[in-house]
Amino acid sequence: MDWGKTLAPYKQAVEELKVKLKGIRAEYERESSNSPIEFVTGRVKPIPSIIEKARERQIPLENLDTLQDIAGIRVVCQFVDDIYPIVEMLRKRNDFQIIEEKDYVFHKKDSGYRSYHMIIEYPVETVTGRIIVIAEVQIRTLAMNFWATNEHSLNYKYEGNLPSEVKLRLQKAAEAAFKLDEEMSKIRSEIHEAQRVFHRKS
Ligand SMILES: Nc1nc2c(ncn2[C@@H]2O[C@H](COP(=O)(O)OP(=O)(O)OP(=O)(O)O)[C@@H](O)[C@H]2O)c(=O)[nH]1
Ligand SMILES: Nc1ncnc2c1ncn2[C@@H]1O[C@H](COP(=O)(O)OP(=O)(O)OP(=O)(O)O)[C@@H](O)[C@H]1O
Repeated sequence: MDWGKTLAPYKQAVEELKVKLKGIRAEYERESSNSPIEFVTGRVKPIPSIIEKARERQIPLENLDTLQDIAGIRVVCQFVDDIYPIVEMLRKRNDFQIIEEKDYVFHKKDSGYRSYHMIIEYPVETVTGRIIVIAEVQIRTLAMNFWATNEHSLNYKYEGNLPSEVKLRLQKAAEAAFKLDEEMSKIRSEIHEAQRVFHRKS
């Protein structure tokens, strides 16, 4: 298997999407208005993780294009109220096609996980023509990201079999992250005002 060749279009898609979404943040900054986007990250799924997922789902390595998260983009925002405007903005774009949306913000997962997911078909131009790459866009708040990052590390450590005590603590932490998001939403306009003043001064 030539991983370099197989993953090249995914890498291209991740790089292009990162530039485009970071550009939106820069646009807000230039206008000195509050950006709904705090930061953007992206990654091509690590090869061992691709192999493991394909094995679990009994997907032959020739059919990797059925995995939806090989190309992954993450848009992190300050407030829950920023998530849906970002979703709306992405729906209006015509440089990709949205094929699925999953609202784990409104319907959190049993683990406590919250995020808004979009699965998109993104066209990548190559020397031999256009390739449609499937990519996953996760949109979440800083608090949701903090929780998910830590939960992901623990899942990795315990190989997916979290001890019940750890699971319980994570559920409590998810509840606390939810409350933090709620509290921050209540003082959102004050925080925005403070950030605008800070932006003007700097
Ligand atoms: N940390 C964390 N991340 C999650 C959790 N659930 C989903 N995710 C993230 O969201 C991605 C897609 O999850 P789902 O929307 O559930 O997709 P799926 O194909 O049904 O399930 P996966 O096998 O997890 O990809 C995962 O690959 C993770 O990056 C969770 O409970 N904890
Ligand atoms: N859409 C995404 N955008 C940016 N980073 C991501 C995205 N999805 C996962 N990551 C990050 O990529 C790294 C590798 O994650 P990996 O794909 O192995 O795990 P996972 O997303 O939980 O997948 P799986 O569904 O296979 O368990 C982790 O740090 C994870 O947080």
